[in-house]
Amino acid sequence: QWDPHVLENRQAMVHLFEWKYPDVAKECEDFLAPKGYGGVQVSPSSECVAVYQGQVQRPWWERYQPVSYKISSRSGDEGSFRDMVARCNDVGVRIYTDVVLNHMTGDHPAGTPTTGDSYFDSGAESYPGVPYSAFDFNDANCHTASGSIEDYSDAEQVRNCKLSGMKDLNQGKDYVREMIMEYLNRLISYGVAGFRVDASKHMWPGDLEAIFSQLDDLSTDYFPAGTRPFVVFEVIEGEWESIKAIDYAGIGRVTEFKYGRELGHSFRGFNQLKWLRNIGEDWGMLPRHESLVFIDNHDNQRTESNGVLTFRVDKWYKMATAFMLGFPYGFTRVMSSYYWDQYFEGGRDINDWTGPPQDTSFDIISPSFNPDGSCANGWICEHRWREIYNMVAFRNVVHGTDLNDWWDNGNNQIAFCRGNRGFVAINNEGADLKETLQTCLAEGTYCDVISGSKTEAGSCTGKSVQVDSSGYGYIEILNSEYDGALAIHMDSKL
Ligand SMILES: O=C(NCCCOc1c(-c2ccc(O)c(O)c2)oc2cc(O)cc(O)c2c1=O)[C@@H]1CCCN1C(=O)/C=C/c1ccc(O)c(O)c1
Ligand SMILES: [Ca+2]
Repeated sequence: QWDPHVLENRQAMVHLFEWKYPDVAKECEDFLAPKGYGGVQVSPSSECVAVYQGQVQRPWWERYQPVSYKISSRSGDEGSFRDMVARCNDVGVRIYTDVVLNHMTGDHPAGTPTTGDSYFDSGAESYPGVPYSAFDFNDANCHTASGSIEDYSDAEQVRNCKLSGMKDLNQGKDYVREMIMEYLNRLISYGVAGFRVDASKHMWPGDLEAIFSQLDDLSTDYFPAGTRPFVVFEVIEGEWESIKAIDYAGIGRVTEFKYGRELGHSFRGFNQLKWLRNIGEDWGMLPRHESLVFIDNHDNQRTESNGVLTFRVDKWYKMATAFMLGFPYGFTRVMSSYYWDQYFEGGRDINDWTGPPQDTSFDIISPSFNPDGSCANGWICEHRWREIYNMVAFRNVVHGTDLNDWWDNGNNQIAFCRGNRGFVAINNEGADLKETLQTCLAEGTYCDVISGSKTEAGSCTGKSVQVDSSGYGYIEILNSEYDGALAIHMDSKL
């Protein structure tokens, strides 16, 4: 369950946060397959509350308050979900769906609308759309005064009490396990390759193990018989919290939040880039074959936007992404966001709830595409930035090699090879990088895939690097340049 089941030459996934299923299907065919992306994480497919609370109209986090396991959300219904999975699989792009298993909704007034018109009564913990009743929740197992989590250092209450007031399911109960497995097996029957399990920290590893080990094998329409679902457990590790990501690594991959946080820390200048040489297990992170890494995610790009890097600091963001996609640690996930206006009050962005671009009837607006391939209509589409998709191709080309020939200037200029197949240099010095370095590549002329691309006609739209017979090349990244990285590889050779 650690294997993402991507095709051999596709080594990165993209989180198309809040995209509609028909748009995902089209993106698989038009862009993701041609550019070598291996899979897509889609937002929770299950029916959820439709939140209208004063200023807060249809916040992104409503999709993390399920009311049933019907596939009925603003991204689309069951039919469009199945069509998306088929079309993406047909072009070799896997679908991993986000699933919310820890809880149902928070407290909402009777009659609160839902995305599939199912009725629910949060006060009575009644969700007839599943059905779940009060017996299926953890109230008896939670011993805090409020019934919600109050102390995150207490592993017991982090699992058994309500997260932010949301009704906490008891995954230790057979009936609850049956309902969850029915939902996940239904998704498997449609051809998904696996799941991103939301709020895993709030569920017992033993319960998750019981559920995920009993799921069906993946559909033989797209996978060999006996293929186990890929699973990523979201575990947000806190400094002072007792629950650790490693607690879940024996069941599947786990999100390694330290990675993106450390890269943000380094590229913002609080730690010299030279130390990144051994980032990963040596820094106390998960074993590389059990970890999922990313620069930012849908939550921390809002709540930690002064720590992790986001699309708002695009030069650093692209440099850090080039590092992540070039460096041999973890399975890599590229975030693809939409824009929202931040408005800070008391050190907090009070607009951090803002949902996806929507029309006057609260339907999600599809992304539109500019002639240069970038997105419009309020979508950022980091996955369509040349520096990022070209590094996805880089990761595919160097797959199977390790890190070698690390160089640094003792500070914030670094470079490294991947076997004899790829070379990356990054300059975060605040001064020019002008060095003749070992690129580990065969003699020849290579297109830099950061400042440009290699054209079909066999020319470089950006910089090119001349590699001599001993593998050395003159590497230049001026401080004033638009991009702070340079990368060449076997497939960018003229
Ligand atoms: O202030 C908030 N929440 C209180 C702070 C607790 O944050 C939440 C965490 C959370 C945060 C930090 C932790 O260390 C942790 O163990 C859990 O996980 C969630 C997971 C969900 O499926 C749904 C949620 O509403 C939450 C949530 O509220 C705002 C308003 C409601 C949603 N929300 C949010 O901030 C929503 C956050 C959210 C939603 C979905 C996610 O997948 C996620 O990672 C975070
Ligand atoms: Ca729980």
